[in-house]
Amino acid sequence: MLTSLDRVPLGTPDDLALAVDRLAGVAATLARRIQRGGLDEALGASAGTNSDGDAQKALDVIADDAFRAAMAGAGVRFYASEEQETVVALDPEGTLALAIDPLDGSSNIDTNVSIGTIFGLYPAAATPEASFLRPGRDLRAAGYAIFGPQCALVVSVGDAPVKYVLDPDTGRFRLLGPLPVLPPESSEYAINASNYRHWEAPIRAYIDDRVAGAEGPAGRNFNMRWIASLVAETHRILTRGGIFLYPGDARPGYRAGRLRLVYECAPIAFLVEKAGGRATDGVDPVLDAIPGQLHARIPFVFGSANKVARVATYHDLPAAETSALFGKRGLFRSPQ
Ligand SMILES: O=P(O)(O)OC[C@H]1O[C@](O)(COP(=O)(O)O)[C@@H](O)[C@@H]1O
Ligand SMILES: [Mg+2]
Ligand SMILES: [Mg+2]
Repeated sequence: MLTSLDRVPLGTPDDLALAVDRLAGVAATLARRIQRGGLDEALGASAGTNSDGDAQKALDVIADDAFRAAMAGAGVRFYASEEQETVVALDPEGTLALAIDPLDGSSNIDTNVSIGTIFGLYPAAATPEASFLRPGRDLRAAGYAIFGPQCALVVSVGDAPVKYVLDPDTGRFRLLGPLPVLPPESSEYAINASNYRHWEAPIRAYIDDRVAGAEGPAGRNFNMRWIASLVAETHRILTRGGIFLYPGDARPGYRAGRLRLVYECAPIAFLVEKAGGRATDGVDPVLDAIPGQLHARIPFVFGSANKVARVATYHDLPAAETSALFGKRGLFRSPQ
């Protein structure tokens, strides 16, 4: 019986329905706690560092504890969290392996900007390694909760992602229906441009051409967004199109970018592909990447299909074309 969702998409297998309903229950509880942020507790207070060396906030730890506790008895055999060094074994009979970023966008907790939770559900294999160190194409379901002006839940159990909104009066999520198909084109891009000097030539050239707008090879103007919450950027892109880039760069520790393959990129890539978009590491599909370890990172480019494909073409350009010394209007750079 569902307790936190009003219904699940037709044909959803029972084990997925139970797990997603439990995840939704925790999201509803967190949403209430976040709405009271600052009244009872300091959710953005520093809480040390996780095993990967990332600074943890109080809410990172609260969310991780809540999801781990709730997934016991929900058919989940293995729990792999951004906040845990190793995989936690839960129900030995469970059919699912849950990968989760319990709280995404933690730098925004105190600024009252949207934050979220990202999750992916794999079929459980015999070992944690076999359950998680595999391509994202093996996912049976993925989704995110976004704690914004509304609390929404977006989930795909293999079909087009559907959107729920939390009804604050009942404390349950109501299914609103499938998200629109992601438009293949868009004029909006999202990247942390303060890292420009650290990027490799193809990403610099791509962004140079967006910034040049109507005076550059694209021949038209673009708009830029950067929220610093992957969930919020994803929700905007799934709602109206656009492209997101977190490439690898030359800073120490950022060779493969910042975002984690297992907890962040694979689930988002799954949703984006199911919505008709594309998700790559700049060139190759993220869903084909096999993580070398649980906390592996990967450069991440996703969104409107044609835009993501265009980024890949910049990686094929001759070096002279992407060099900073080359003239603004390139010979080979593609229009649009
Ligand atoms: O501060 P930066 O380098 O722009 O990075 C922002 C990115 O980092 C993240 O906050 C990482 O996620 P966590 O908050 O779960 O560590 C993403 O949500 C966001 O896209
Ligand atoms: Mg995150
Ligand atoms: Mg996180």
